[in-house]
Amino acid sequence: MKKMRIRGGKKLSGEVVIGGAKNSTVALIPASILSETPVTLDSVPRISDVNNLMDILSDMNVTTDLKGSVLKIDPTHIVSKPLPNGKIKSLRASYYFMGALLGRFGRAVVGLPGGDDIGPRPIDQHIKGFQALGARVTNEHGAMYIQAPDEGLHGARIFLDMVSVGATINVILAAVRAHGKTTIENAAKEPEIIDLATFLNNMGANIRGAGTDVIRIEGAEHLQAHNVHTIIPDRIEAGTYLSMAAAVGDGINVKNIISEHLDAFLAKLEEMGVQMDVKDDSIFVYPSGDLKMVQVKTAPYPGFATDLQQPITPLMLKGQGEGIIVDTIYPKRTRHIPELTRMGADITVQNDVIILHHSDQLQGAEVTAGEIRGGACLMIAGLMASGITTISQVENILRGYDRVVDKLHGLGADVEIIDE
Ligand SMILES: CC(=O)N[C@H]1[C@@H](OP(=O)(O)OP(=O)(O)OC[C@H]2O[C@@H](n3ccc(=O)[nH]c3=O)[C@H](O)[C@@H]2O)O[C@H](CO)[C@@H](O)[C@@H]1O
Ligand SMILES: C=C(OP(=O)(O)O)C(=O)O
Repeated sequence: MKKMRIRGGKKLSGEVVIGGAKNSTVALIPASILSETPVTLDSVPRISDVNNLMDILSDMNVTTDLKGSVLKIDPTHIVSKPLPNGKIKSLRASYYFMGALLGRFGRAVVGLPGGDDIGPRPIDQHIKGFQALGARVTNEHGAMYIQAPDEGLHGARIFLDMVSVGATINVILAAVRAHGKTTIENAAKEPEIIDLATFLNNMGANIRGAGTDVIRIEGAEHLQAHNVHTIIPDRIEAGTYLSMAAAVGDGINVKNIISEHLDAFLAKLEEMGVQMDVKDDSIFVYPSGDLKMVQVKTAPYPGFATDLQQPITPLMLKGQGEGIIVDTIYPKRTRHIPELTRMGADITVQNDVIILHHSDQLQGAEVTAGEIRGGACLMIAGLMASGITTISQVENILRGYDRVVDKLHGLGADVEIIDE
């Protein structure tokens, strides 16, 4: 286990370049096994989720080669194998192998996924989708056994009971090779879903409506990648650095951003009084003056992302007055709050509502990153605080933040990773 040690209280400046989106990448890598030809992804973030997915691919005789930010995946000699345990448990998105293996081989055995401890994360909608396509699904000893009928999957109309990124993507992965037409209603609209659809369509799939709440898929016989796919910028990583820039920045330029993907988040920063220059693909954040407290309520895209409620929390502590945060997606996603209290923040959770008051004189402390975005929150708080902050379980940050220590050094932060 490793820790991150931060000597806080320094002003940061300079520029930071955002990497490819984790939540696209972790779908695109499993999706690549649907291709009959080698796949090349560019702008791949250097995160441990990617390494774990590469290990899973290697178990299926799929070779990978990651150099810089280019990942080559060769699935031409793939073998269908059960994946009940092992690295599957190390990340959430391993559940995309359910849809991808089902699409490719008509069967999948995949262990129930791991990932962040942010409250209950059922996969009933994924299962409902597979069943609608004709698959038989059973849960045996913590692994999902999914089997298409002898004649293969067939298209279906699927209405998701709630907006789910994972279920939308998993159904797409299975339906692109099904016979006939599938319609997903109440689909998630996240940019990462459009990115996946673009990747698959370039391989010969026929997916229409990605980015709206009705997605129509016409099954295709063959999928073959011929182009390099460049992954979209990570809007959550971008939001994290924007929040950091507003909290401890002395002028920071955040580059490789699609600002439209951050509309709800940027509106909140503006409401707080953060001064920014929003350009085509970068945002410059000026040093903050007096900030106002705000209220945040998370919602599916294009609403305020649940993955950004923790990164904005330390910045909100700089606002005057009382603020609240309500996470409607994961109401129990509050493990970072006791850690912030340890650092001197005036913040509590009452009935799943986070209530915070102006308290920006934080002190360094020993804290734990219970999950990725909670970790990002503590990282920003540590940079704001006086003295030393040590964040344990930093693996939770490293699994999803591209080259984070290098990027922080580039901004002048005093931070290092140490062995526990
Ligand atoms: C790898 C990835 O892309 N992870 C993201 C993805 O997670 P993930 O895809 O797991 O999240 P979902 O969009 O599926 O979850 C949304 C809500 O629906 C519920 N639900 C979901 C599926 C299901 O079958 N049944 C059910 O009840 C969940 O408990 C949650 O309350 O979207 C989340 C919500 O934006 C983000 O926080 C995660 O960063
Ligand atoms: C919850 C997250 O990730 P995952 O779904 O991979 O656990 C996240 O990225 O904030």
